[in-house]
Amino acid sequence: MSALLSLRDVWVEYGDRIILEKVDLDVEAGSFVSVVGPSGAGKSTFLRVILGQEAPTRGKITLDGAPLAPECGPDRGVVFQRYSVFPHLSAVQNVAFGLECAQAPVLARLFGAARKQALAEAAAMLEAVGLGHSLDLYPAQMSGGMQQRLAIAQALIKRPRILLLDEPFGALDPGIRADMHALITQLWRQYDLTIVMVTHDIREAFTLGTRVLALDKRRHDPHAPHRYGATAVYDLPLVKPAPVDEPLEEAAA
Ligand SMILES: Nc1ncnc2c1ncn2[C@@H]1O[C@H](COP(=O)(O)OP(=O)(O)OP(=O)(O)O)[C@@H](O)[C@H]1O
Repeated sequence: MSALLSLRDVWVEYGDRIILEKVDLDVEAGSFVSVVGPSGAGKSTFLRVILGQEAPTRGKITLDGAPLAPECGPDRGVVFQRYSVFPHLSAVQNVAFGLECAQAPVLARLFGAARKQALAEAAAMLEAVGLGHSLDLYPAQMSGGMQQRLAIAQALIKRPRILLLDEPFGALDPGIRADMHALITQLWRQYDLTIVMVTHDIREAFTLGTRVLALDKRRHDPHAPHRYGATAVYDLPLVKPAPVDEPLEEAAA
């Protein structure tokens, strides 16, 4: 099977500081890759280059065999730990906005039947993430868990080829985290997603991932720590049990 996402000899340098060095990676469609590593190793940098927010200093990245477009398009969705959603838009407007941007790139606004259709699609996606009863709430009226559900709906509405998650559950309480783990696992299966998730939580990495990738430096120069960057030091495939279909619960306020 050919890879959906490929990185070949990817380096990221800031001035004379090497952050990532010689990253070679193939991500198969449908996989769930958890990325772990010490603080400052370059995990978020790694996500930013896949997202296209930043170009690698050297190396090649392809998505579906084609060079990665320099800016983030609808083929890549992203959810950050916080502040992924627009505070001045309601839940349904937040999610519909993604469709409006894609379909009306100049005005970022649809009208008439097209807008009605976008709002209906957004409402269905909010239903899928357990926010079917919260369409008109604003982010400030939602709990942290609900806001992350909203951010996931916003990322998924454009049907991305790959979903990038940067510590998406890091700010949530343990109980809510468990609910979010169930949700993301269900969405991953339901929408045949390919996911790359950065996490500090090693248990989360193993619970959710089909593969755990550890980014760290292979070499250290104590006199010049900036001389070497991080690369994939471990790459562990995991065997997952067969899915059990469970009904999704509505998010608690
Ligand atoms: N735009 C930039 N210019 C210069 N240095 C940067 C830039 N962005 C990141 N860095 C540096 O690159 C290194 C890696 O940062 P990054 O945020 O990718 O690490 P991380 O593994 O995600 O860290 P954490 O786990 O603490 O979130 C850090 O030392 C950071 O200071």
